[in-house]
Amino acid sequence: MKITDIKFAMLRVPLKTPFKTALRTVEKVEDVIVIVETDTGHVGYGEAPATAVITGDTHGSIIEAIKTMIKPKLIGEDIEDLNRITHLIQGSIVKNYSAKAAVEIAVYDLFAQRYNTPLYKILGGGEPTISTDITISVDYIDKMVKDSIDAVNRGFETLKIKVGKDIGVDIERVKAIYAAVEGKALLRLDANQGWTAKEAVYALTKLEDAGVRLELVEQPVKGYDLEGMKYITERVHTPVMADESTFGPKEVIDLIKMRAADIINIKLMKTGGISNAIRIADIAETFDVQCMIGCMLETSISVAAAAHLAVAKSHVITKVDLDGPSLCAFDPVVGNVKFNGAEISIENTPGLGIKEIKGLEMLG
Ligand SMILES: C[C@H](N)C(=O)N[C@H](CCC(=O)O)C(=O)O
Ligand SMILES: [Mg+2]
Repeated sequence: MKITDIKFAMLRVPLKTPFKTALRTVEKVEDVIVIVETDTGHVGYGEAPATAVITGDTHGSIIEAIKTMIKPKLIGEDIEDLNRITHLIQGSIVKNYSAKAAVEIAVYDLFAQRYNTPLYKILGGGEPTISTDITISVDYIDKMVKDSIDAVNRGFETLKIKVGKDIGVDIERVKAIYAAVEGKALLRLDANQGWTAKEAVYALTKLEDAGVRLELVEQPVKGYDLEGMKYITERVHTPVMADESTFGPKEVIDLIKMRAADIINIKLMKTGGISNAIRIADIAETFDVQCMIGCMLETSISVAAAAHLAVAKSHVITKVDLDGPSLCAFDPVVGNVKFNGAEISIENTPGLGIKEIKGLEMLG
């Protein structure tokens, strides 16, 4: 099964409600879809969002990196040579992680199709059902409380509360949500780099002293501020998770050695795809550190790949933030991963099992 072409399309899906974080407000998913064709007629699909504020990637940079740097290296390569291909992808250009991720996802899809088995089985197998949290966008306190209660009523047992704005209001946001859903849902916070280290310690201590129990706090300070992450990790009881502070395996090793966080958020769009995500999970397991699998604003192509990985690595990927498809107004993809509220389940068809993507706009 040899790679003959790589084509591009756009997939646009409105969100149910605007997605608001400390970094940005977004109203629709607009992702680049990568279609890898082979001489046997098998097709692999990948996806990349343009999360410029986190990864630096734009639609233009994703397409250009694949077209000019990755694709020329892959044409004619045999899908059976998976490790060689992922090495070629990773070595084709520095950074550009979302572009690399999209191509790797399509290649892994094809590799699993080649062996006629679902991707998670090729990655090591596991119980093909996992449970995701849902994001509560940062907003007025009453709106966040209402959104949290609605999410609990829809069956979500873990809420990822976006904070990272005004510290005083953030404390009130979390207290109000906790009071509304206590005993019904676990709360994790994501400040998306919005606090300073001192603010984070102040806010988390206030919340801890008020009896608010949090599962974790994600990326309280700027991604580059590892000293700040360490400062917080040493001073609060709430476990600290690194998101924007860690992209690839080397950063994860550095962060773990520094003891700058307790948990790592693995996202395919930060790692450059599945091969490095596996490395990070293995590194974390070696150091006895737990991981979350996360996503950007992505549909059920790349989030499906992340779900397959989460199933296969569930002994170390113990937390799941794969709510991209649940945030979308509809699911345009018919594949083997089903997103049903909090439950994500995988059917027994080859690869990512993608049969149809509604509304694909092919690019020339
Ligand atoms: C969608 C997911 N639950 C999430 O919150 N991801 C964000 C980044 C998403 C974005 O801005 O596109 C995160 O974990 O920081
Ligand atoms: Mg985050």
